[in-house]
Amino acid sequence: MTVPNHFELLGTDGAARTGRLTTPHGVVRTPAFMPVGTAGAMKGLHWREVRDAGADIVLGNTYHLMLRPGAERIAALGGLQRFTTWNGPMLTDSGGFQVMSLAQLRKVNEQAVTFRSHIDGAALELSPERAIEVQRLLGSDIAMQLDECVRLPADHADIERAMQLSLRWAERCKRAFETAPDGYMLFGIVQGGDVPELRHDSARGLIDIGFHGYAIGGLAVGEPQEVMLAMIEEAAPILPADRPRYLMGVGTPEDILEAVARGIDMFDCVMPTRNGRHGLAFTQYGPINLRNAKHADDPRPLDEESDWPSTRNYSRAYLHHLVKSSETLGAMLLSEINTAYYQRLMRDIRAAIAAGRFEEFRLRTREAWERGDL
Ligand SMILES: CNc1nc2c(CC[C@H]3O[C@@H](OC)[C@H](OC)[C@@H]3O)c3nc(N)[nH]c(=O)c3cc2[nH]1
Repeated sequence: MTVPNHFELLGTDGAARTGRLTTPHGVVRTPAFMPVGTAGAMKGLHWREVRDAGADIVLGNTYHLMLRPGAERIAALGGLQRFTTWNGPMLTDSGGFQVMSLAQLRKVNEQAVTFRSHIDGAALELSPERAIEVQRLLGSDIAMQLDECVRLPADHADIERAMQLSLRWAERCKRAFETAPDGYMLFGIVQGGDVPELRHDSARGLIDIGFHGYAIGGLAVGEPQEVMLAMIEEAAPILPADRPRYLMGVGTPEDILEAVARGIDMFDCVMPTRNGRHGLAFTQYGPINLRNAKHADDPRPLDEESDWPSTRNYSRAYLHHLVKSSETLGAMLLSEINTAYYQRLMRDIRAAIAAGRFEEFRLRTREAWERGDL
């Protein structure tokens, strides 16, 4: 039985693609950047600002939400959309990554990951079946398989072991997902570290199992950008051209441009909000660090050509003052400004691909960053 396909390719320009992914809570325009709301909130932003910035879909995370407030509680309160009031599409990560990075005393075996909560030390088990059950309770439109992501550099044997385990877990997740209502999706996650043959084996193994879409995981975990791009080039061409490809945890605006050029459709990263809270603004001139004293007397806005009001209406001097004074408004404004920058970048990428001028757009954008802030 072939897996239903909710992705529609609208145009291609080289390996770059633009399309639409239809979910039970709405349509996602691709290439898409998914703001990360790990524990059910976008840090420092109202949902209306996320929507106004142009985001179609946001991310939640099984690990955080199953620990607090609990998946059964969210289900009893009507699911993640009703609980948070974000009424659009949501993708939830399976929690595998967080268990490895956040949990204390964790152990991976064939059956599951067992760990102690970083919140209250409770002993918990996250199996492929429980990861799917939690995401179904949350009501997410796109669920991710449970996988084991290996940080790089790692030895070949460990990368192969984790990739094979992730494939067996992919099979179990697919079976556990069988009863999901129509329209809800499950993505497999390609692992294989920085080893091309393991990337091929993982991609082919997932395709044999069959998913609504395919993520490329195990990257943006400490490897150089050229290794990340090389692994995308190994995996993306094997993945079905008519289904969405999601590069997990990526990335800077430059990473996104390079990955779109290699056939990636979906991205998520904490960078816009996390860096915003630390005083970094993303602009068409590249990143601007507002902690820098050189901004103290600068009356200019971040970018007077921007169509986003906050990027036009606040002086660099004021933003510098807010950041230096640790005023909450500073973190809020920069999180909002950066979220809007990323969404406008995706909007411009989609338009450039549709017009067949993505390569020119990519080069012109990079030149503007290299020229830097005038
Ligand atoms: C940053 N680099 C990176 N992130 C990654 C994430 C999401 C982290 C998850 O953590 C939260 O952000 C901190 C988000 O959760 C809402 C995100 O989905 C990954 N998730 C899975 N399941 N498998 C991977 O191979 C993987 C690799 C990553 N590389």
